[in-house]
This record gives sequence, C-alpha cells and structure tokens, in this order.
Amino acid sequence: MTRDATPPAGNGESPVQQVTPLKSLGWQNVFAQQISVDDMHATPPVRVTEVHRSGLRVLGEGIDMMVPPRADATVGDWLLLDYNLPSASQLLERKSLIKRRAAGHDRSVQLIAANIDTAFIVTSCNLDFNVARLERYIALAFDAGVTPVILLTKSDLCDDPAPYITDAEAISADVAVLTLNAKSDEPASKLAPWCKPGQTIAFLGSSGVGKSTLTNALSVSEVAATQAIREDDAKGRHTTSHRQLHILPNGCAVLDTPGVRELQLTDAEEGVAEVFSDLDDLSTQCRFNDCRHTSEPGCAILAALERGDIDEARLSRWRKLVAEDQHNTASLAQRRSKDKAFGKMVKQAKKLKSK
Ligand SMILES: Nc1nc2c(ncn2[C@@H]2O[C@H](COP(=O)(O)OP(=O)(O)OP(=O)(O)O)[C@@H](O)[C@H]2O)c(=O)[nH]1
Ligand SMILES: [Zn+2]
Repeated sequence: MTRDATPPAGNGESPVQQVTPLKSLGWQNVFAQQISVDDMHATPPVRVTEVHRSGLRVLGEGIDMMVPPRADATVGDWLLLDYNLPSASQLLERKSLIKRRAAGHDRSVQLIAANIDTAFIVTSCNLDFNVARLERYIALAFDAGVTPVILLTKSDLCDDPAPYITDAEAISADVAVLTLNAKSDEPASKLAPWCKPGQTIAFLGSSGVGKSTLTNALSVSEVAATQAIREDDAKGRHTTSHRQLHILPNGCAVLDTPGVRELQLTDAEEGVAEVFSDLDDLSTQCRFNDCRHTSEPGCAILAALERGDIDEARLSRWRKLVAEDQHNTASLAQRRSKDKAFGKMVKQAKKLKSK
C-alpha cells in the first residue's frame, strides 16, 4: 500500500453547491454503492451519531431517532433504517474502523469509531509530546484505514516548536505534520484541506491536548465542553462523557471520542509495519523468516544497527510495538477459539438433551 500525506481531493463540489443533509452527515459514494435508489426510500440511510447504553442515536435526512443498541455497530456507522423493526436495520460495509482491545480482563475488541476519513493525532508542544505514543496512534490509524495527520497544539505556549516538528516529521514520510494554537483562528484555515463537506474527521490524543478546543474552533457554536487544565503536570481532566458526532457548519463531520489514554493495539500488524516500513523491509533480508532480531546470525537489522544505519531507540520502540501487537492478537485468538469450543459444547449438550 502506498500513501502520501496530501489531503483528500475535493469530491468535485464547488463552494456554491448546496451540501445535502446526507452529505453533511458524511454520506459518500462507497456507501451509496451499497444501496439501490428504491431502497433509499424504503430503508433510508442513517448514521450513528451517539452511542448510549440504552440505544444508538441515528440521524438521516429528516430523521433523528433512537434505535436499540447493538454490539456490531459503533459511532460513525451507517445503517439502512428498518422503520418496522429498527433492530433489524442493515449495517453498511465500513470504509474504516478504529478498534481497540477492551480494558480489564475481558480481552474482547471494542469498536471505537467507524468511517473516519482523517484522524488528527493531537499532542501539544509540551510534556505530552511522546514519539512512541504518536507512532502507536499512527499505526492504529493506518491499520484502521484512516489517514493520520499529526497536530501539534499549544505552539503559543512554547518558545520554539521547531524541535517538536522535526521529531514528528521524522516518524513517517506519509504523515503530514501541522502546528497551531488551537485557541486562535488558525484551526479553520490549517485544517481546511481535510475538513471538507462529506468528510469525517476525528481528534485522537491524551486528555488536555486541545481536542475539544479544536472542535469548538471549527464550530460556530460551542459544542464540546472544555475544562481548565492542571498546569503543573500538563494533564487535563477528562471532560468528554460519551462519543458524539458533530456536524460542522461547513458540512464536515467531527467525531469527538473520549480521551483515549492507554491505547492498546489490536490486530494492528499492518499498521505497525507501515509506520516502520524501513525496518520491516530490512527484516525481509534476515536469514531466518522468524528472526527476532536479538542475536540471530544473518540478522539484517542487527547488521544495520552495527553500521549505525538505524536508530537504536526507534528499533526498540518497533520491537515493543510488534511484541505488544502479537500479544494482543494472540490473546484474542485464544479467546475466540475458547468461545468456539464453548459454543460447540453448548450445541452438543442441546443435541443430547433433545435426544
Ligand atoms: N494556549 C493554548 N491553550 C490551549 C490550546 N489548546 C488547548 N488549550 C487549552 O488547554 C485546555 C484543555 O483543552 P481541551 O480542548 O479541553 O482538551 P481535550 O483534549 O479536549 O481534553 P479532554 O476532553 O479531557 O480529552 C483548555 O484550557 C484549553 O483552552 C492551545 O493551542 N493554546
Ligand atoms: Zn533479524
């Protein structure tokens, strides 16, 4: 897969052209192709804009209602609304999906958000800035099929943002890096290339980095609550209570996710390989297929390290991400096979009972 850091091309719309209600909700050709014109009337498309325990809030053309909760849908998803039996509404195939391993002992996958076009990975020009965390978010975005853009906030609060920019730009040639003061009028103009009608964007990052401030800056009205930050530790308090999809005045949708503090990678092997594509390519030259690049003879990675061609710290972050991803993926596989075995047992027990 090749990528570049250029923003999405305009969908042919001119500024004067009216943005339809569906388009401002993020309706695109990839979804339209999944439904016939006749079905558009019988089962109109609706987008999941809020996820609550009691149900999903869906919006469509002239539609704003709650449908029963379902495990297979998340915020950002498109459903073909079945008026008679909303729980039977068809889930449309996704363009992208951000997921993560659920917290706690339950190792199930948690759906975070669907059909995001661009994820702004937000961090500030202060103690929050952490290359390893950025790499994780970027790997996750790549893996989800979402275009990542690094967004460095609070440029006004630091003497010189240049070192942050240099470090961020070194992460991947395929990821654009922006720096701004989220509290100024910069967000609208700097983010404009990605925030077009029909596009869905999201801000990911730690608490207090400015995600709500950015959403507010792009909106006419204040839609997301911001809260004062604790200056001493550069951490903010958690102010986002549930996931929401905000429709901006210009017809772009913002998915405002709760602060994802401890992001774990799940099945993100491809994303990790993309962020570290140089190391991944190099590893194909190792003598052994299953080389762990620790002490194996003929290891191309270790040879490059010795020559000083690769950065040791970056190599160790790569190793850590690969290991973490393998661990999470293995746990999931284990759980799935356990579930399968249990299902089989239940089936057999039922069979025996009915005999
Ligand atoms: N000076 C300055 N302050 C900023 C900037 N971005 C955010 N802030 C301030 O930082 C604090 C936290 O910003 P929020 O937008 O609430 O952060 P958040 O990422 O939404 O935080 P959570 O909702 O907890 O995830 C607020 O007081 C903002 O006004 C910036 O670029 N410059
Ligand atoms: Zn090797």
